[in-house]
Amino acid sequence: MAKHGVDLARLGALRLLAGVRDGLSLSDQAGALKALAPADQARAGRLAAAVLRHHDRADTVIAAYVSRRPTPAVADILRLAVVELLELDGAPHGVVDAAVSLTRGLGQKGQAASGMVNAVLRKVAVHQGWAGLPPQPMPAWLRGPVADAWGESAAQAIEIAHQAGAPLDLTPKPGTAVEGAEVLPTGSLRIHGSAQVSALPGFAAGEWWVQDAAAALPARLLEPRPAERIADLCAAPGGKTLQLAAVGAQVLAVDISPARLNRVAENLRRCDLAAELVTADALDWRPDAPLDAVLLDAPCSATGTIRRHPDLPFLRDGSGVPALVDLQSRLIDHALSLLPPGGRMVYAVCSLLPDEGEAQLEAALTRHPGLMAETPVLPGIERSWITPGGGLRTRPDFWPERGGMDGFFMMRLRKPG
Ligand SMILES: C[S@@+](CC[C@H](N)C(=O)[O-])C[C@H]1O[C@@H](n2cnc3c(N)ncnc32)[C@H](O)[C@@H]1O
Repeated sequence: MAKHGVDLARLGALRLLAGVRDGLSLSDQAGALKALAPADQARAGRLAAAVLRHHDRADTVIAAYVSRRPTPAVADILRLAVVELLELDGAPHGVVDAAVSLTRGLGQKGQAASGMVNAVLRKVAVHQGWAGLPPQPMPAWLRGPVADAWGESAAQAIEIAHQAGAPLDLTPKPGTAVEGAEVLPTGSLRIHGSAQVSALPGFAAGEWWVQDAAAALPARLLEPRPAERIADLCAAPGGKTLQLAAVGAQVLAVDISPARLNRVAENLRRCDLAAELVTADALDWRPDAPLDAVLLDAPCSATGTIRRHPDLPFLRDGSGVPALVDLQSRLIDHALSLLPPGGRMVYAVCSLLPDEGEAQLEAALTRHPGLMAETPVLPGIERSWITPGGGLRTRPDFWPERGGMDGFFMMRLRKPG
C-alpha cells in the first residue's frame, strides 16, 4: 500500500530494523506498526526478517560499490534493496525507486545520499555471485561452542538452515488432521509456504496449535497419561501445557510472568482444554499435593530458534549465558525435589549451546547420585539425535529436505525409587 509514493511496508521494515539496532526484538515491536494495515504489517515483518537473515551478505555486496560508509539509516535502506533485488527477485525498477524515495525521506542528509543510493543499486541489480556468498555467520560466542561440539561443517549447515527460515509447524489434538499439511515422522504437521495462521482450517475450532516439530518432543518424551498430576514449570505461552492437557493429564502450568500466563489461558480457551494456571517463581513453588511428573522447559539463550528469530544474534552478546546456566541447574534441582521416589521429569531448552544442554545432564547426574537418564524412545526420532549421555539433541540442520527443525536439547530423568 502506498502513501505519497512510498511503500508503507518498506517503511515499516526499516522502522523494525532501526528498533533492532536500538536493542528491541522484532516481536517487542509489534505495536510500532499498529497504524499499518495487517497485510503491510506482515510484509514489513517479512522484509525486516529477510534483511537480518542476509545482513552480512548484503553488506559484502554494498561494500563492493560504495566508497564511503553510509549512515546506519541509509545502510538499512541499501540492505533492504539488496535483499529484495538479489534474494527476493524484486523488480529492479520498483526496488531502486523505492529505495531512492526512502532515502530522500530521511531529510537533508537523505537528499544528499539519494544519488549514491541510486547509483549503487543500479550496479547491485546486475550483481553476480550472490548465491555463492557464505550464509549469515552465527556470532562468535555461539559459533565457537557449536563448531567445537559438532564440527565446522555442522556449524555451516546450521547457518544455512538459519538463513532458510522455518516452515509453519502445528501440533494437532490427538486424532486431528489438517488438510494440505505434511505429516512429519514425529507426528507434528507442517505447512510449507506462507500461511495466515488464523485462516487455516481448524484454528477457530482449536484443533491444533502452532509449535515447532522439535518443541513438540519434550512433552511427548514425558509420556503423559490421563489423570496424572503434572507440573509444567516455565509454561508460557503454553504449547507444552496444551500437549499435556490434550491427553487428559491434570496440568499445573507455572510461570513467573502473569502477562505470559494470560497467553496460556487464551490458548487453552481456544483449544477447549483445561489446566490450573499458577503465577510463581518455579524456583520456590511447591505443589499442595504430590505430583506424578514434571516438565521443565527452562529459560535459556533461545539460540535454537534463530530460524524464526533472526534478530536474536543482533540483540545478544552471550554475556547472559552463565547466569542462565546457573538458573537452569537450580531449576533442575528444585524440580527433582518436587518428585516422589521413582518420579520422572523432562528438562528441555531451545538452545544450541551444550552448556545449557548436554553439560546440564552430566552435571545433574553428578549432583544427584542414583538419578538416571532414560534413553529417549519416540516415533520419528533418529538414532543419531540421541547423545552419548542419553539426552536428545535436535538441530536446525536436521531434516534439511523437509525444512529443518528448531535446536533443542531435552533429557528424561528418573528419580531413584
Ligand atoms: C522457554 S519459555 C517456555 C515455553 C513454554 N514451555 C511453551 O512450550 O510454550 C520460558 C518461560 O519461562 C518463564 N520463566 C522464566 N524464569 C522463570 C522462573 N524462575 N519461574 C517460572 N517461570 C519462569 C518465562 O516467563 C517464559 O514464559
